[in-house]
Amino acid sequence: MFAKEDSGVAADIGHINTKSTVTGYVKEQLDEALKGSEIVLIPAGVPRKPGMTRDDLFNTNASIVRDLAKGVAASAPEANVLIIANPVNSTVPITAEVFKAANVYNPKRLFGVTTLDVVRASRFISQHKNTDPADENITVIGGHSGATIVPLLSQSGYTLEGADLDSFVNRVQFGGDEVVKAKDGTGSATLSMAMAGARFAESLLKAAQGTKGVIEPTFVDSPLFKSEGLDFFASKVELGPNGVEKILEVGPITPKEQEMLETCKADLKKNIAKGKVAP
Ligand SMILES: NC(=O)C1=CN([C@@H]2O[C@H](COP(=O)(O)OP(=O)(O)OC[C@H]3O[C@@H](n4cnc5c(N)ncnc54)[C@H](O)[C@@H]3O)[C@@H](O)[C@H]2O)C=CC1
Ligand SMILES: O=C([O-])CC(=O)C(=O)O
Repeated sequence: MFAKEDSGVAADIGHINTKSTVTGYVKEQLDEALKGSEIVLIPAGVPRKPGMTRDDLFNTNASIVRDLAKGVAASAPEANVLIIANPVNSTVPITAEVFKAANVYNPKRLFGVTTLDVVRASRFISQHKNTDPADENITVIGGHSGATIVPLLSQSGYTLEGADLDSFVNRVQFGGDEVVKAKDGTGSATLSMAMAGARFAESLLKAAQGTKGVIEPTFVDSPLFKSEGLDFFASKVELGPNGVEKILEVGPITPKEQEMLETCKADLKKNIAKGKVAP
């Protein structure tokens, strides 16, 4: 569904709809590509190599995302902006800072795409339970990196115990690392990310066109843990014509999930602070 090219406008989306655009890296063409866009995805940046964390990409990708965000702020300030480039936990705050500096920040229209974590969690539980992954929809909260990825199996009525639970959680948290290792230096998850990005963008479009009750977990400017210093958090979000319609509470979770949430918050706080740099 998505086509990325390294010529012309770097990444044109293959038309999710006529007004959707993926940003490109050819600056002169960026403005033209962005004008009138309702949805802008930012997957531009360097993927990691085996042994690297997503945070290790900060040095290269922070400035790439910052510069593209400046282009979006200038040319498509009202678009829904979907950040895919890693480290998402920091690139979303970076984009927010750029938009604030340009006086066009609308927290309802900035999203860190964490859908791939949901896709993975749904796939991995289907392997345990012998179900169709298409029928699964596991909520994943927190952020998009290692221990900040917190799958909430209990909310789907599932119980895994002991080693089964640990290996499930580990696979969801480090599924990206598995792919990076398998690709052995040639990139990260591309096709599954295309699928996840398409799913999120389609949900947004459906909600924009008036469908009610469209809910996807996503990393947004969130009130949930602001009092603890976390300005952004991924949780279930109801989407609507204005972007974020409603941020849902975390809801009931098990003591083990609460423990994971606490670990997540400590890491996430540092990732967010790192992204809150002056543009
Ligand atoms: N949020 C998520 O779940 C996922 C995030 N990612 C992240 O997405 C990013 C891209 O990963 P891939 O698509 O696998 O890499 P890729 O190397 O296949 O694509 C990167 C694209 O960014 C463009 N690019 C590179 N430098 C640029 C610059 N200075 N300005 C504008 N564009 C530039 C390249 O031309 C290329 O089209 C990485 O940061 C990766 O970690 C990847 C998969 C999942
Ligand atoms: O792991 C990576 O570097 C890419 C990514 O975010 C993922 O696959 O979840």
